[in-house]
Amino acid sequence: MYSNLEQIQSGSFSTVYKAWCSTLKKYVALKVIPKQKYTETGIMNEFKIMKLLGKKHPNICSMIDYYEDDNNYILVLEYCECGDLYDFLSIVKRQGSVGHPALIQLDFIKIIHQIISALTYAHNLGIAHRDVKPENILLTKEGNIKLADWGHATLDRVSKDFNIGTDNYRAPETFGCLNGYDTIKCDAWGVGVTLFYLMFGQCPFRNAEIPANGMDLYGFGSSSSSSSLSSSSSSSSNSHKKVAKCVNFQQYLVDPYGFIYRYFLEPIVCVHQGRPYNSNEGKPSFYVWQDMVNIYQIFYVCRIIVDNLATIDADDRFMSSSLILFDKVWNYNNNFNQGGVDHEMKDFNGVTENATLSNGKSNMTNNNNNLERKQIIGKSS
Ligand SMILES: Nc1ncnc2c1ncn2[C@@H]1O[C@H](COP(=O)(O)OP(=O)(O)OP(=O)(O)O)[C@@H](O)[C@H]1O
Repeated sequence: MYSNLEQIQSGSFSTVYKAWCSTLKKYVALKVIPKQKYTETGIMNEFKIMKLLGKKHPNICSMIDYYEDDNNYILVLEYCECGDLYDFLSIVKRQGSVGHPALIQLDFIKIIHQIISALTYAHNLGIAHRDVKPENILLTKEGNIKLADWGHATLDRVSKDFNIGTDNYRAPETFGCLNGYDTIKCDAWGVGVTLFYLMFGQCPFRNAEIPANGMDLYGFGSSSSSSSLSSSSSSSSNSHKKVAKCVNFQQYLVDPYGFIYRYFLEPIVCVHQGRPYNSNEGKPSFYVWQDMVNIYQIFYVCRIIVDNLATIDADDRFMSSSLILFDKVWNYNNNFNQGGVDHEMKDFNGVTENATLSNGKSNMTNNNNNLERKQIIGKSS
């Protein structure tokens, strides 16, 4: 029934193959999970969630079939020809340089809509994904996305599972809190960090090697005993080092706007002004999305993420209102490029003028609104 198997990826729990399905007469993806790597409860959870999600939503990678043999569980999934967004961006990154970034021929705003639409659909069914990240967002050849890997998903609205998801994309409360965390609000955080990745080509939170007896001064590692964010022994051969996760997380928690400015926005400004940027922190991205060429957009999008998605207080995270604001930015940008400015956006603009994405360097607001990003990062059109 399945032939021409070709390995796509080998993840921590599974190996994924592309295969020809003779009955459906199309390619499918086979996610093969060795029984020794996954508990029956785990696979049954993923299976149950995928069944509940069904095949209706165009931006959810649906399950076509499921079976098992003596050694493996096998999920038969819709096949997404262009792989995941993480790999896609790695390829694009290699094609660009600081002076000449590659152009991504996909609409950023469409991708935002599709991610939020898929999650909203799941949330309405009571399902939280809990592992939103670029690796789990698949791309079709038509340039649409499908949210995949529902292995960490849950139907519980409140969870005390502090060992789930991918550290750099996890909301602060998932590392440990008294009454458990709201799983749906966690997804909003994951979307926020993912959007930073999609815009700038790197996750804002990073791991670092520190001496085995060293204190992790910045992250949660040294202070939290129960969470998986705690510094863990590195698997590297160097036994005198350990990996501290999210070492710069604390800096974000203290001052999110300043952090994002320093990490992502300042490098873009530096390149524009011909100044060196601190290469230990963020770097300018080596690509631009085709519908995202204005520095004004970049600043607003960062602000919307910080205020509505990657917001420290989980109660303040709202995917739907972030979407309204994202749309306003894109509408404003279109009007702006056509020489018009709509009134509502003037107010919105006023909010940003007084706001502090810039860590005291607020000359990056209105005066530069009309600078095209390709100008800023020196792209010759
Ligand atoms: N339906 C699909 N079509 C195309 N590629 C896919 C598909 N499903 C998964 N992949 C590829 O395989 C990778 C691993 O898949 P998935 O995340 O589901 O497995 P996993 O074992 O849970 O991985 P990990 O534990 O490392 O997150 C994805 O990042 C993607 O590149």
